[in-house]
This record gives sequence, structure tokens and C-alpha cells, in this order.
Amino acid sequence: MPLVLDGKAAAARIKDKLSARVQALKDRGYTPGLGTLLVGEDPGSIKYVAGKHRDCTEIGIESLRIDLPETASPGEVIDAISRLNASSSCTGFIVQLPLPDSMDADTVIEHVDPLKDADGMHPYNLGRLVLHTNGIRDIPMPCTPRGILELLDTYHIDVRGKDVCVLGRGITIGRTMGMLLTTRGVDATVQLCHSMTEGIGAKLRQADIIISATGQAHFVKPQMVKPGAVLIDVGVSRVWDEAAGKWRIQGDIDPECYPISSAYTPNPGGVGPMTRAMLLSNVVDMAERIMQEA
Ligand SMILES: Nc1nc2c(c(=O)[nH]1)N[C@@H](CN(C=O)c1ccc(C(=O)N[C@@H](CCC(=O)O)C(=O)O)cc1)CN2
Repeated sequence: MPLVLDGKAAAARIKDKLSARVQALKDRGYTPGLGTLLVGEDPGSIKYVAGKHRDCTEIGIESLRIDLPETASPGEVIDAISRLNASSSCTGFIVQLPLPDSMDADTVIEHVDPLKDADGMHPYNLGRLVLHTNGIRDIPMPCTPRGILELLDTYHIDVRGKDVCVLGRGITIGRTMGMLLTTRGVDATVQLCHSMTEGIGAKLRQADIIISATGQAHFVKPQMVKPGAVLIDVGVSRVWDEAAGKWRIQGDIDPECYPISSAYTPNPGGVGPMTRAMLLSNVVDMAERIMQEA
């Protein structure tokens, strides 16, 4: 029977430990605060931002929320970022992605103070991560890749020397994941595949671990999976379930692949909850660093 990599349960345990660390910070007079900046009305983003604020309440972190309309000008977005940069009650914050099509996310994120970058997506922090400056633990890490590494660690899945196939080359997940997996000490061998990759099925079929972040529902089929492979599903596609009369989440990995695998993340309930837990971890880490330096 394959092992189910239960992200929901792992995230709940992480949040319990974070609550204790938050209480210790409060006892020393510092309450961590997470800020969110949401631009537009994307239903998925609205849901994720609401979830982030619920998580904060659960573990005792303050939360600050700025919501701007889809029509906000780049100047208004940068002004909101400046307010979060300056806010003494905000330890760190995120700009919820995706931004409306009219805005370039990279340009917007450059305005975030790297010391307040709770998502680890500022070019300064990504650069430090690439260079591995001062050891990886001192740098805020993009939440999904960090969550995947933590989940593999929780279930004692050793990636050292393993062939990993990462599908998707976006900065938030694929590219950063590939970089982290090949860091000294993690030591996996990575093939980073994307829409122009030829013979993707054969490449997947040789992988010990597949991490898929394409957003194409059930892209990975059983014939692409090596028996005993570990399957990590990051994809989120919302599909209309005619019989149930509601939208359902479908991952990148067809559930028919599960019996062939040695371990897999359910979706929902796998990588998503870990992404949320890692955002909280990043903020608590940042707060502890502030207190250490005080
Ligand atoms: N600034 C950022 N924007 C986005 C990130 C990010 O890390 N930083 N990641 C995603 C969205 N995301 C967090 O923001 C996120 C995605 C999924 C989940 C989650 O818990 N999913 C659940 C299912 C929830 C549902 O029913 O919709 C699961 O997988 O079980 C949390 C956060 C893009 N934007």
C-alpha cells in the first residue's frame, strides 16, 4: 500500500509547534504580524487570503489586510506595499499572486522590503537562496517548495541521489524547487521539465520522485510513472462536477497513478496546507530573528 503524505495532518502539527513559539515571543513582548496585499477579485485568491488570516488567528499572530480593487493603479499598489514596509505591527507580508494581468508581479515584488518578504520571493532573497548565503535556514523560502521539503522530511523520504522530475518552471514553485533540491545537503538530481520539453512521458517514467506544478488536471498518467515512485501534486485545477453540481479541485496527477506509487500527496489535503503552514513558519522565523538582534 502506498504511503499517504498527509499535508493536512503535518500542517496541524507544525501549527501546534508554532503556537508555542508565538507565545514565547509574546512573553518577551513581541507579537508577530502577517500582512497580506490582495489586488482584484480572483475567487481563489480571496479564499487563500482569508485562510491565511484564519491561520494567523489560530496560532496567535496579528494580521493586517489590505485589499485593493482590480482597477488599482501600479502607484496605489506600490503605496500599499510602502505602508506594509513601514508598519511596525507587520513582521512580514505577502503580495497574493496572481496579480491582475495589467501588473507585472516581478516589478511589484521588487518594492517589498527584503526584510519583510514573508514569501521569500524578493530577488534579493531568491539570490541569497541561490548562493546559499549564511545557510539556508536564515532566508525566507517560497512557501510551496519549503512545504514540499518539510513534507518529504516528515515522512523520512530521502531525496539524496534520487532522480527527481519537476514539472513546471515558474519561480514560485518549479524553478525554486529544482534549485533547493540540488543544494548541497539535499543532493537530489533534478530534471526541470516544461511546456517545450520533448518526450516528457519517458522522462517522468525514469523519475524516483515526480513533483508536478503544471495546473493541467490529471496530466500525469499511470503509464508515465515508474513503479514505486513518490508523487507530489502541486497542481490546482477547478473542474465542474456535473453529478455533484459543484466545483471540485483536481490535481495534476491522475489518482489512477496512486496504486503504482510508493507514496503520494492527496490533492486537496497534501501540498496546499503545507504552503499555508510554511508562510506562518516564515513569519515566526522572521520574528525570532528580530528578537535575537534586538
Ligand atoms: N504570494 C503568494 N501567492 C500565491 C502562493 C504563494 O505561496 N504566495 N501560492 C498559491 C496559492 N496559495 C497560497 O497563497 C495556496 C494554495 C492552496 C492552498 C490550500 O490549502 N489548498 C487546499 C485546497 C483549498 C481549496 O479548497 O481551494 C489543499 O490543497 O488542500 C493554500 C494556499 C498561489 N498564490
